[in-house]
Amino acid sequence: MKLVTKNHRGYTALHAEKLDTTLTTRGDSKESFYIGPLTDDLNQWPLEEDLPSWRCTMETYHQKLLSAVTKLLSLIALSLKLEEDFFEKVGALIEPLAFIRLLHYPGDLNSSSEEIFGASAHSDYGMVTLLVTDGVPGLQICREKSKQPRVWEDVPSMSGAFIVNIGDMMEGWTNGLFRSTLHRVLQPRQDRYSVAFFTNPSKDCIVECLESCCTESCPPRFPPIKAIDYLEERVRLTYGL
Ligand SMILES: O=C(O)CCC(=O)C(=O)O
Ligand SMILES: [Fe+2]
Repeated sequence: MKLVTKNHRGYTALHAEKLDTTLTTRGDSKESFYIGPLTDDLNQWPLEEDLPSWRCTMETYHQKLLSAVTKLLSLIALSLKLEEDFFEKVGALIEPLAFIRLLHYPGDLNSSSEEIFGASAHSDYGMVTLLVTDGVPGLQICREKSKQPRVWEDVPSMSGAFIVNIGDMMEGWTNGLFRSTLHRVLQPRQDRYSVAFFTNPSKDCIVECLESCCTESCPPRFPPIKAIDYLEERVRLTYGL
């Protein structure tokens, strides 16, 4: 496969990653294609003659979703009694590490005795994720991620709407007030397609507990971290590197 992933862009094969790093089973049963920030030259594109207008469609989608997320982040800032351009001021949006991920979960895989997921349990790494699916069921969330046993609920698909997931770095900023959503995708019985748009802060942005989200009796639960360091560590674990 020529467009195999490089710099976290391009094709990732079936079973290449395992989002729940505690599982001992083989990797998640999905394949995907990543398209990252449009501001560098790292994306991998199929030839225009093979997929006419595809690059332009994806670039437009990337721009539109980034602008929607920017608005969403200003609403989140206002809800935290911060200035609406807070996330711009802390540098999160200078060159946000925003990725489109086109996902395919094959529906015709032989199910073996081991439990295989389309996407095993995880939370997304960044600020927020916008997700659209083709309506084939499979996505589940767990509301109380620290409680055992875990209780999983199906997420209904709503046509014309995005599913919005809070990511770990937003949880870090807000000291858990905005909790990152633990979610997973069951292996579907028919092909399932979805498109995720992950937004991570710019690489050098420091994510640290907001003053308004901690007190003496409720100290910061997560240490300050540079966005790129957190991201690279999570990617390393997911791909078993
Ligand atoms: O395909 C889905 O519905 C969810 C995908 C997902 O959670 C992910 O790729 O992080
Ligand atoms: Fe996810």
